[in-house]
Amino acid sequence: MGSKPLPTPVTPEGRDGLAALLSDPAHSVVALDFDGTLAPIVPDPDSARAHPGAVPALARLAPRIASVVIVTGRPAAVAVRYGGFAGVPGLEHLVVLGMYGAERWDARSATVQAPAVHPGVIAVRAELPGFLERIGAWRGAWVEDKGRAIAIHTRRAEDPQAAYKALSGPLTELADRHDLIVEPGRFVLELRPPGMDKGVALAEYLHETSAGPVLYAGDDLGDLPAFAVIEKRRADGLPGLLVCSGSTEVTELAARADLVVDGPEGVVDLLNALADALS
Ligand SMILES: O=P(O)(O)OC[C@H]1O[C@H](O[C@H]2O[C@H](CO)[C@@H](O)[C@H](O)[C@H]2O)[C@H](O)[C@@H](O)[C@@H]1O
Repeated sequence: MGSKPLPTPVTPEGRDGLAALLSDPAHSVVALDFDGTLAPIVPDPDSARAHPGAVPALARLAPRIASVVIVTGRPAAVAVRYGGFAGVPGLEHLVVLGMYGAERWDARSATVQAPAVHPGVIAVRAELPGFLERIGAWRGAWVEDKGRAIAIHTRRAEDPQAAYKALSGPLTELADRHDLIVEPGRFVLELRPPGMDKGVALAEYLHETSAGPVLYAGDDLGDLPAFAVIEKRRADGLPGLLVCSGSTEVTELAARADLVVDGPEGVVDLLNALADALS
């Protein structure tokens, strides 16, 4: 297919993880984040779409392994729509764990399972406009109402970093008052219910599918709990490979990854190289 060669992980654990995935694809799971990993980061969250090579690469790889799962902070239905994941030959068994695992979309049923909206989210929705007005730190910030959570973005603020810092304390106070937590991300602070994160979601999925080797790829702070799950599995003798979709905005993942690739383009290259190696 003319893909780029399979890169070599820089750590021994990563090399073992990759070797295990290649030698036991029937039990291997590939888990990926959406924004920043499969979809390039763009200023307007509503304009984010999967990299044009992402779905074809996933559709090549998925039939060669046990399963592919997307683990995202997006509402599951939004990730499916922006990703173009529905009705794709090869992705008939795809699962999308949305809202940090609170929602689940299954390609087989094409339906979303989700819990009731947390009352704190309803209260924050009502209070937020006046709250932002009062603290005066909102200019240029943009509110994304995600249904089961509310995200405040600063990427398009005049000074994104300063706006992020100015909003962090007050939004944490607001979240505390309504029994919510603040999920920090790339120029975004999200107020959402506690009790679920990408680590819990991934661990439950891997248990449910009796997964063997696992590759996890992510780019943002919300992916760190999923990284921790792979690290814990490795400590227990289960192979895994940690991939960072590299950016200059977040450095924490690169420091813990076995392999850093060049953003979504690099992730697509990696998926194609894996599909080639398993052909
Ligand atoms: O878990 P993910 O799939 O990585 O989703 C995390 C958040 O991604 C989105 O925000 C990020 O991407 C936007 C579009 O590229 C960008 O403008 C923003 O600065 C990023 O933080 C999304 O809007 C959030 O709802 C997700 O939780």
